[in-house]
Order: sequence, then structure tokens, then C-alpha cells
Amino acid sequence: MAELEALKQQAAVRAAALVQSGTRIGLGTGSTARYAILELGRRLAAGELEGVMAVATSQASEDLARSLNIPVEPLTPEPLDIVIDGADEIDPQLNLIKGLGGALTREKLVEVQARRFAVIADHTKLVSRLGEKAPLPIEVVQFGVDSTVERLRALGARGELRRDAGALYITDNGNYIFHAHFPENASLASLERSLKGVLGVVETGLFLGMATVAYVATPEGVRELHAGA
Ligand SMILES: O=C[C@H](O)[C@H](O)[C@H](O)COP(=O)(O)O
Repeated sequence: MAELEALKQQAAVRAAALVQSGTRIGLGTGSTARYAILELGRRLAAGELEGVMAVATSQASEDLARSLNIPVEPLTPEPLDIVIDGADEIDPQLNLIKGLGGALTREKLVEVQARRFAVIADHTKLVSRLGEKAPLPIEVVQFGVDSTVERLRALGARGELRRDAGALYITDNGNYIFHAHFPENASLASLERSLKGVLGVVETGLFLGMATVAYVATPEGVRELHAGA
């Protein structure tokens, strides 16, 4: 476990080194993104970086950034120079499953505006096919959730609403999360289109064609991955 934490940190530090003074950055969410935020805070405090502005993908990341004196602003239509975030699964095309930390909607809203979206992870997140290990988190509105879940099941989804310590998990946006499994042969693009068409679905954790680079830490070092390479 301690070894995986060290790997996450190595990937995060590598990506945080890409951030330059005076740029607009997006801060991801989760245990790996947390290391990147800590490293950015360290670089700012050390005077290696100045004049950066950040947009956070969750309240937790915003709170951490503020505690490190990283200036945080709301998301505006202005592009972000770089966004650094973790992932739950990464396929060879750098398509991702994200959202096991519950932040998928804000993450997608921020990452779609990134000039560069750097994914950071340890090697256990690499898969040959999305859905191999992780469920797909789907954010759904609370009102009428049983009806929305029924519509998801009609599309072939198996799974359950996420619960933490017995209670339904509520996102920063006040919604629930459904953790879904789909048949192995589902095409990712058509699955995404179908899910986005389901009444009651706010957003899915499929991040297709969005990542520009991935830094994946292995016991042999940090690998820099590009789509299809
Ligand atoms: O909602 C959470 C995010 O998508 C995370 O980036 C993702 O779950 C990976 O988190 P971790 O780095 O903790 O494995």
C-alpha cells in the first residue's frame, strides 16, 4: 500500500512540474490528484511558481488548494492551460473511467476546457478495456432516482447506487451516483451517447478522447503515455 502511495506521488510530481508561472490550472480530485495539489503548493511556497490561478474539480480539492495558498477561482469559459487529475481506469487510447471519488461532473466540466489534460496514476489503473476492473460511475439526480435506475437497467446496466457507510452518497452537486457494469462488447462512444440520453442522468464517468498525456508510475519509473502509443 505504501508503495502504491509512493507511485501516485511520483506521477503527480512529474505532472506538477509541467505547470508554469502565470498559467491557469485545473486541479483534479482524489488521492493521486491530492499529491499534485500538494506539490503545486510546495512549488508556490518555494518561489518556483508564481501568478498561477486554479479551478478546482471538488470542494475537497478547493479546500486543500486554499489551505496551501493556491488561488482558486470559479470556472469561467476561459480555457485552462493544464489540468492534472487521476483516473480509475486508463485504456491504451487514454480513454478513462473517472468518478469513483464522486467528482466526475465537475471534473468533466473543467477537463473539457483544458488545453492539456495530464492524467496521473499508478500502474494498477492501466487496463486493456474500460470496465475491466472498475464500475462506471454515473451521476443521477435524486428526484425520481428509482425511475432513472430502471431506465439505466433497460440499457443493460447492472449495478447499484453508491453508498458510503450505509448512506446514499451525495455529490458536491447534490446528486446520487450509480455504479454501473455494462456488457463487455459495449462500444464506448455509443454507450456514452445512450447514457447521456437517459432522463435523470447528469453525467457519466466516461472520459473519451479527452486526456492528452498520462503519467503512469510503475516500480521501474514513471511512464509517459500518449493515445494509441
Ligand atoms: O471522482 C474522482 C476522480 O475521478 C478521481 O480522479 C479518480 O477516482 C481516481 O482517484 P484516485 O487517485 O484516488 O484513485
